[in-house]
Amino acid sequence: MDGETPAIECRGIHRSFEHHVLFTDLNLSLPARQVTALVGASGCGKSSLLNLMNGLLLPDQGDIRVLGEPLDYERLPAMRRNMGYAVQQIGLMPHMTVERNITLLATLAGWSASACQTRLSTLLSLMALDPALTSRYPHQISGGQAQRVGLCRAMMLNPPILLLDEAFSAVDPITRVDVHARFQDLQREEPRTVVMVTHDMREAMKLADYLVVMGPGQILQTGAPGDIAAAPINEQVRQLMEVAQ
Ligand SMILES: Nc1ncnc2c1ncn2[C@@H]1O[C@H](COP(=O)(O)OP(=O)(O)OP(=O)(O)O)[C@@H](O)[C@H]1O
Repeated sequence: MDGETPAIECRGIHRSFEHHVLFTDLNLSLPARQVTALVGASGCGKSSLLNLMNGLLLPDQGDIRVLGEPLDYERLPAMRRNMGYAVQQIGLMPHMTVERNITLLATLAGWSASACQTRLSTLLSLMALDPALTSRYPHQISGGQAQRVGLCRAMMLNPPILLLDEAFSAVDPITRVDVHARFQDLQREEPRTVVMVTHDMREAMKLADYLVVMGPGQILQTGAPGDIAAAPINEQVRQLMEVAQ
């Protein structure tokens, strides 16, 4: 990483659950305006780490800094305006139309109707979603469409940071190729800090500028995907990288 302030920093993080210790002195710095992928075997702590970054999970010890500032747990809603979050489980409001789900935060933030509409159509096009879907309710669209609606919602306010937890997983393979390409175009046009958790090593290798390879409760290796593939530090990392070939 270059000398600029990391977008997200975790320092000396300890976190236990009732019956086990997950993180002991975890340290990590993520580059600004780049795509970071958190990868590793199931249960190693990828989602927990993402949830520590967005304040959904509190550390027992240690600090988390976002854009150079310590996470302020008293002001999480305000902080989340800087941090879009999209998860596999989607969590759309069932009694609101697709349009309302996507534009709600912008309306609450005082955006004009025309500004909402302009951003909405940009995002629908980005996510290859038919504008006719906007008047439907979440139960009237497919799982893959709902996941892309969740991504539109996370990006509505144009946040400098986007956290994605398996956010493309329900999108069918052909649409996924299209959505990945549009996502890469957007990243070139409006570079933002993206942290994505994915099980799909090919997706990670394709989209990520920076890879964080995790083992159970620990960071095994970080760096550019090509560098890690060329020089994995141990057998566990080598095997994981092999899956992406
Ligand atoms: N709220 C919780 N209470 C107790 N244990 C938890 C809780 N959340 C996570 N864990 C445990 O912490 C470990 C890490 O879970 P986490 O979901 O972060 O892993 P993951 O790498 O994202 O897994 P997956 O790839 O399967 O989604 C697991 O052993 C999980 O059971």
